[in-house]
Amino acid sequence: MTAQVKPSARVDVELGERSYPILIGNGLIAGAPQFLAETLPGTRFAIVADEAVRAYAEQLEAGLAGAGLLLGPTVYVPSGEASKSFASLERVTAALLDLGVERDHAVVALGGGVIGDLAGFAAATLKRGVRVVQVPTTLLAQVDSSVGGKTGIDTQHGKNLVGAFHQPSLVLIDLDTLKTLPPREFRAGYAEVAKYGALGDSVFFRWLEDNAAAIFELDTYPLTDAVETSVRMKAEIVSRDEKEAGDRALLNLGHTFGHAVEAWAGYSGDVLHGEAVALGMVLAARFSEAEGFCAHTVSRRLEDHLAEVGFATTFSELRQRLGRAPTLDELTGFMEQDKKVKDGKMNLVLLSGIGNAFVAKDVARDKIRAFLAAELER
Ligand SMILES: NC(=O)c1ccc[n+]([C@@H]2O[C@H](COP(=O)([O-])OP(=O)(O)OC[C@H]3O[C@@H](n4cnc5c(N)ncnc54)[C@H](O)[C@@H]3O)[C@@H](O)[C@H]2O)c1
Ligand SMILES: O=C(O)C(=O)C[C@@H](O)[C@H](O)[C@H](O)COP(=O)(O)O
Ligand SMILES: [Zn+2]
Repeated sequence: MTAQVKPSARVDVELGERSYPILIGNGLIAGAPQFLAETLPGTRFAIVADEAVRAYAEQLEAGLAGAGLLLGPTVYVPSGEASKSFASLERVTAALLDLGVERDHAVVALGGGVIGDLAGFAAATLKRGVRVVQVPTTLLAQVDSSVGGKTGIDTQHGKNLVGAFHQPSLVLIDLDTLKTLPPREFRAGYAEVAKYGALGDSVFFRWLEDNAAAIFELDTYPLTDAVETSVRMKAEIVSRDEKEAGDRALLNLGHTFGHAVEAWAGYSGDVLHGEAVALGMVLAARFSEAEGFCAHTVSRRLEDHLAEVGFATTFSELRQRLGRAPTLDELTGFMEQDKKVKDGKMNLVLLSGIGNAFVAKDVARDKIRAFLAAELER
């Protein structure tokens, strides 16, 4: 018998026959058997989980087993970005095949963005596609990676270079899981929350400036609100532009610079995705200012807010924290692999104001190099 649990909010991603609900609330893992059975009736589930969330995995496993919905023991994946690799994909795929996954079964991805991206990609390719349910347990995964269907792994050439669009059938956001998340990881997730304000909602950004301290304290009201507002914005953008033909690229604010920093750092945990995105957003804002697209007050405000919550916002701070920093050629080399490069032209998400991002097409490489050279000296 599973507990009756009610979500406090529901957001829908509208994609025709691939539409799905995102349920947000406290204690939702306890209600997972009910939500899964309602969303995918008659299906059985295989769990892929981060080793660090074993307690939640055991709870989920027991609930699904009790309801007769479990395929077999949880497939555990080592924590950290290094697991978004071909080797992990092979291991997870083999383990799912060992469990006897069939086309009509579904994979449950339980963990942060690493597990969501990896297990989501395994599901996308296994038997040419089985369904996936995302149960995100980091702030980053709750506000961003569990929604929208981008799945994939990293390669030596750069971030997320092998993957597929594979929308989940359900996203189950249990805010209680954030209680065990290390503070550094919580902050990394906050970068993507701030991103939504910066790219498309100045009122939300202002609210974040006023409420960040309470959000970091896991105060129920502002935390729930921050997650719900973020998810609503992402769901709305994805519903409009599932495969990034247009507006979805705005969700990449800070990522062209950020992914380059992350790839340079080598997926070792020295620079977390959110930390790289925070620095990347400041660089995008400062480049926007240098190019005359926005006033100094815009980049200053973004930098001040991200610095206030503890992010490194300059390469010199990165150098101080890590004892090393990328070279200009390393950064620009990784930037060439960005998926927004089209016909060899570099496209960047820039800001004309807080809450106003746009895609700048065919940005001259010499301008980017000159800007980054100065930033590396700053
Ligand atoms: N698909 C997308 O749209 C999308 C969007 C944003 C980011 N991403 C990807 O997401 C990844 C980053 O995700 P992340 O920040 O969640 O990192 P992550 O998955 O590595 O999780 C962060 C850390 O927290 C631990 N952890 C997870 N949940 C926990 C919990 N509840 N309690 C205690 N520890 C917990 C993990 O073991 C890990 O050490 C990157 O690979 C990034 O590229 C994808
Ligand atoms: O969902 C999206 O679209 C995003 O760009 C969200 C990003 O936060 C996320 O990091 C995404 O994985 C980046 O995708 P990529 O296509 O630049 O690899
Ligand atoms: Zn991101």
